Amino acid sequence: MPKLYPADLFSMCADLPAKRVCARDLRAPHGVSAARLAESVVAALIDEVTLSPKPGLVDLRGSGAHRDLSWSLMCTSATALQPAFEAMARAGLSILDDRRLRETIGALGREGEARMFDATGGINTHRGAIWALGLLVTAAAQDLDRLSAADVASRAGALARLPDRHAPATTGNKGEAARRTYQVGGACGQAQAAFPHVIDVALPELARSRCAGDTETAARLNALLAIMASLDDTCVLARGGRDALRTLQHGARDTLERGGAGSPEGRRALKALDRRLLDLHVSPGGAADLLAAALFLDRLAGLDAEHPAEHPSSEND
Ligand SMILES: CC(C)(COP(=O)(O)OP(=O)(O)OC[C@H]1O[C@@H](n2cnc3c(N)ncnc32)[C@H](O[C@H]2O[C@H](COP(=O)(O)OP(=O)(O)OP(=O)(O)O)[C@@H](O)[C@H]2O)[C@@H]1O)[C@@H](O)C(=O)NCCC(=O)NCCS
Ligand SMILES: Nc1ncnc2[nH]cnc12
Repeated sequence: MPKLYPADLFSMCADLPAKRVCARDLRAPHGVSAARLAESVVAALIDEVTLSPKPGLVDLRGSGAHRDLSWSLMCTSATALQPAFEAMARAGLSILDDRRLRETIGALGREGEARMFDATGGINTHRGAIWALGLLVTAAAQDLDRLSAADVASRAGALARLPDRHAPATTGNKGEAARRTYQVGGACGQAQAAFPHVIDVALPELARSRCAGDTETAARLNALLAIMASLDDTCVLARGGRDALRTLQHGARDTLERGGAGSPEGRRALKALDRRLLDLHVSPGGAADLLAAALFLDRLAGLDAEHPAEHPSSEND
């Protein structure tokens, strides 16, 4: 594929069926545009990296188990990805044929990765996030009348299961090698199963923790710990193998059992887990991406409530 530049991300969608674009634009009462969806994705990515203290991960305190990442680099990367997410949302609003949509967002996702590397000087900040949130923002745009987390994740899962004729047969990435070595589903499996760690794990824990009166920070940390407690995170497997993954999962479960981030004992366990991950030099980047996905879907529920559909059945496209 020829090299593309940001403006091309938009023009790739220029040949989309005009009727569909108009029909979606008529839904202005929603106030939910492609730009608004992409802004919500970027906000979720910034919320994720800013959340502190996260075990092993980049946060406001520092670089976690990374030498080349920082909070400001992650924010630069998230902001640079806004046009890519907006182009994916435009594609979701406009392309009726699901196979064509899958291939279009595949190209936009690969182009988004290239933009990420341009913005970060070649450092991998958000590859997994482009994948997960790219699918979710597209799926959200596909049906603005059904923006519940479960509906959006289900549409994203269906897209992830479709073939993309232009995807390289092999990525050569560490996650791919870890999937083969350890026989786990990784980022692809998570998406194809419609994001179970977001829908059945993170969002219920976020709601439970908020209801229990935890602060928003503690509720988000607990949602992250809940993901870590059972995810086969290929970032952890690639750097530290099965033993490191067991340490992470056990430590996250133990922290939640001790009351989670909202309790003094839980906070002590969280600190101990952070120290263990730093000693092992492992970083649960996959869990961080899925927390960002949960925070995006949580924001979407807010957008939906702010702008309820006024003419839900008047569309006939
Ligand atoms: C399908 C793709 C995701 C490609 O996947 P692939 O198999 O090639 O593997 P990776 O790219 O290595 O892994 C995918 C990233 O997904 C995150 N992740 C890991 N485990 C899971 C999981 N169980 N569930 C969900 N997500 C998971 C993770 O991303 C985060 O970590 C990255 C930092 O990783 P790290 O290893 O620390 O850093 P590196 O620099 O790579 O190594 P070090 O030297 O420092 O150790 C960071 O990016 C986080 O986001 C995994 O890295 C997908 O990319 C693809 O096919 N794309 C094509 C385009 C497309 O079709 N798009 C569709 C619409 S967007
Ligand atoms: N906060 C974070 N730290 C390290 N890797 C990440 N990948 C996505 N978010 C991350």
